[in-house]
Amino acid sequence: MVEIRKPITVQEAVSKVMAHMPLMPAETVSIDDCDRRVLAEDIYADHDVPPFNRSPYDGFAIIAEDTNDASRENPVTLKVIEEIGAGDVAGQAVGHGQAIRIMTGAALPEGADAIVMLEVVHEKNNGKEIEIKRRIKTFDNISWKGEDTEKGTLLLEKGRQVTPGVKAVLATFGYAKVKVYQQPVIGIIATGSELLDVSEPLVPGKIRNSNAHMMISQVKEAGGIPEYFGQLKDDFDHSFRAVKAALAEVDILITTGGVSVGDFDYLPDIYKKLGAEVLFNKVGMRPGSVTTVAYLPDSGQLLFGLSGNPSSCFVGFELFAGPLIKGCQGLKNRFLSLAEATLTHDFPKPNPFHRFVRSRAAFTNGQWQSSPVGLDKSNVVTSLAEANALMVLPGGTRGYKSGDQVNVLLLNSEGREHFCL
Ligand SMILES: Nc1nc2c(c(=O)[nH]1)N[C@H]1C(S)=C(S)[C@@H](COP(=O)(O)OP(=O)(O)OC[C@H]3O[C@@H](n4cnc5c(N)ncnc54)[C@H](O)[C@@H]3O)O[C@H]1N2
Ligand code: MOO
Ligand SMILES: [Mg+2]
Repeated sequence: MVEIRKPITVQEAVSKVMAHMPLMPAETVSIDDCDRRVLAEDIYADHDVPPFNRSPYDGFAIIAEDTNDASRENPVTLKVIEEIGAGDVAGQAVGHGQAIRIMTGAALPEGADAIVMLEVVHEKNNGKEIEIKRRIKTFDNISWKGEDTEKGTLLLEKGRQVTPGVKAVLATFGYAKVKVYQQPVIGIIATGSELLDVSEPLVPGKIRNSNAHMMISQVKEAGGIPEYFGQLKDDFDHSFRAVKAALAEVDILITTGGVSVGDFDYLPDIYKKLGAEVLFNKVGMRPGSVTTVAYLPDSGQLLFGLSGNPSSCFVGFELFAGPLIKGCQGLKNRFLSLAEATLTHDFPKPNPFHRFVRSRAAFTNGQWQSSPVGLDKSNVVTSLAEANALMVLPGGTRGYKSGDQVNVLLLNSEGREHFCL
């Protein structure tokens, strides 16, 4: 008799996986090598930005009061006593009747309390004097010390991913080296006697192994380091040895195929022989219902047994393995973001399981719209190239109609801290 598996909900399955999440240790890397890594330290401003009052324009630093009586008919003349560019500091203070020619980014000279732009003044006497024909207000055009951020401000919390903008902040505060979490090494094994290598020609009964390449990419997107151990024939002893050997070299192991109830689905027996605790082997979802996750108590390693069906494998990864890989690097926003969208197609047939329909979500006229892409079957591969979202159609007794409001999980989005559907 074949084993009848008891499904758990997606929410329960996510909780079980995350409850077994290891946290990678921190390491210090060069700022040049920290792209997309996760900060393992809070970043505070240890000085004001900008660190001094400065000019936001190319112009002249003056004392505003000197222009109190200036008008078109009665221009005020100031003597230019020095010129400074960005990086220079004036050698003298500005006094009444004087101006210092100053370029954008240069420190405001002592005595000056306003900047007039070059375009506003009339230069005369070979640039030794300037004429101003209007009143300039005190503090006009000054970029104040600390106006961007003040010393002591918490700028980036640990658990943030390094983006180009985050890098700008790190560089501003002198982080030539940055403390980030280590990236987990994720072993990948494809199983199936039907699998051909990507470079092999098709022969009867065989297909090319697409899942391994897809998962290597998914692991990279999630910030893990993929280590591919190749594709295995459906042979128990050979597969057991390969899984055991891979486990010795990785933090987490992901397999694809061989997790269902078929005669050559050996993963369940491999988990048994390894002494792994199976957290679940059936989830109330489509595709990916056979997704299995097991835990090795001695080493603390997780084994993800993803389905062989390409779309099931993809969805199983995105819902369970992806967040785990992100989470163990300390990433706070480890789960896919959720948006509410208007469904553009009918799904009349009810399904007892939650469906995760590969979809294209687009934000148009202030609203998300979600359209399914390709055939909604778990063995389909081509729709994966078009999908930028997984539309969530909760299981139940009714179908869905075009115009219904549904939730969509956005692939490759910034992510969020908590999982809910
Ligand atoms: N009697 C039952 N049969 C099946 C059940 C069930 O509950 N009872 N579940 C079905 C569901 S749902 C799924 S999903 C699949 C899961 O199968 P496995 O995870 O055991 O995967 P395989 O049997 O090895 O392969 C399934 C399918 O995927 C193709 N495949 C496998 N690996 C790859 C790869 N690397 N790249 C591309 N395609 C791959 C394989 O050729 C098969 O067509 O089980 C159902 N059966
Ligand atoms: O696990 Mo299967 O993907 O539900 O089709
Ligand atoms: Mg199978």
